[in-house]
Amino acid sequence: MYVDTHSKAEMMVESVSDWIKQQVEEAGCKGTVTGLSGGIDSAVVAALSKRVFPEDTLGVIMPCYSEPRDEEDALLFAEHHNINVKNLDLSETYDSMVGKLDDTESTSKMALANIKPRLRMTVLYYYAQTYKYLVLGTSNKSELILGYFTKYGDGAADLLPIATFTKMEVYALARQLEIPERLIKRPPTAGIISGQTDEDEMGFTYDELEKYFKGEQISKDVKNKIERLERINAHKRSMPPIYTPKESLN
Ligand SMILES: Nc1ncnc2c1ncn2[C@@H]1O[C@H](COP(=O)(O)OP(=O)(O)OC[C@H]2O[C@@H]([n+]3cccc(C(=O)O)c3)[C@H](O)[C@@H]2O)[C@@H](O)[C@H]1O
Ligand SMILES: Nc1ncnc2c1ncn2[C@@H]1O[C@H](COP(=O)(O)OP(=O)(O)OP(=O)(O)O)[C@@H](O)[C@H]1O
Ligand SMILES: [Mg+2]
Repeated sequence: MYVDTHSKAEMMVESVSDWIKQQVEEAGCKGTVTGLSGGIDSAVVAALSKRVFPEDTLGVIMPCYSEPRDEEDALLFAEHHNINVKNLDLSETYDSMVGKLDDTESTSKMALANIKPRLRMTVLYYYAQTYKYLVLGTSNKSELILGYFTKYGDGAADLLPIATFTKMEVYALARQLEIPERLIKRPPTAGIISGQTDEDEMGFTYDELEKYFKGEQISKDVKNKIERLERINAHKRSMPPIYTPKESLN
C-alpha cells in the first residue's frame, strides 16, 4: 500500500508519543522534563510528550551565556505549543564554578564549554525527581552515532525518543508537529561556544551525513571524518567498562 511521507510522519508522531507515555507509566512516573534550547530537537521531543502528557510536559530554558535568540525561540515554541516552562539563567552558576577550578595551560575551550550541558543536566534531574517526571534526551541518530553531544551533559537522559531518526527525519517530524518555521529554519548549533554551528564544527553537512547513512556517494575525506568521530566517541554509547577480576576475592 502506498503511504505518503506526510501520513508516515503522522503515524510516526503517534507511535513515538505513545511510546513515551508507556515508558513513563512503566517507570511509575507522571510526565516528562526537557531542556528547551530554541533548537529543533528539543522542540520536537517536548511536542511529542505534550501530545500524551498535556499537563505534565515541562520545558526548562537554561541560558548560560547563550545567544538571546535561543531563549526567544524556546519561548516562542513553548507559547505556540502551550508548554509549561521554567526559565533559569545558569551564567552566574557557571562563573561561580569556573572560578573555583584550576585554570591550567592545558584547560581547553571545550572542557569549559562542556560544563554548560552538565549544569543543565543537574537542573533537569532536580525537576524530574521533584515532580516524578522522566528526563527526555534530545539526541537524534546523527548525533548519537557521531557522539556529537557532551557525555553526561545533554547525553544524560532517561528516554531517547528521537535517537533512531536522522536530522532530516527530525525535520519531517517537526513539520508534522507544527513547530514554528523559525526554529525549523535555523542552523543547528550546540549553543555552548558562541557563533558555532554543528556543520562547521563537524566539518561536513547533515546532507552529507544523510548520504553516508543511505550508502550514497560522498567524498573520501567526509567519509573518513564521519568514521573517525564514530570511532573515537564509541565510548559515549555504552556503560563504562567494568573491571572483572580473574578470581573472586573470597
Ligand atoms: N576511549 C574512551 N573511553 C572512555 N572514556 C573516554 C574515552 N575517550 C574519552 N573519554 C572521556 O570522554 C570525555 C570527552 O567527551 P565529552 O566530555 O563529551 O567531550 P567532547 O566529545 O570532546 O566534546 C563534546 C562534543 O559534543 C558537541 N556537543 C556538545 C553538546 C551539545 C551538542 C549539540 O549538538 O547540541 C554538541 C560539542 O560541540 C563537542 O564537539 C573525556 O574527557 C574523557 O573523560
Ligand atoms: N539554553 C538551553 N536551555 C535549555 N536546554 C538547552 C539549552 N541549550 C541546550 N539545551 C539542551 O541540550 C540539548 C542538545 O542541544 P542540540 O543543539 O543538540 O539540540 P537542539 O538545540 O534542540 O537542536 P539543534 O541541534 O537543531 O540546535 C537541547 O536539545 C536541549 O535539550
Ligand atoms: Mg541546539
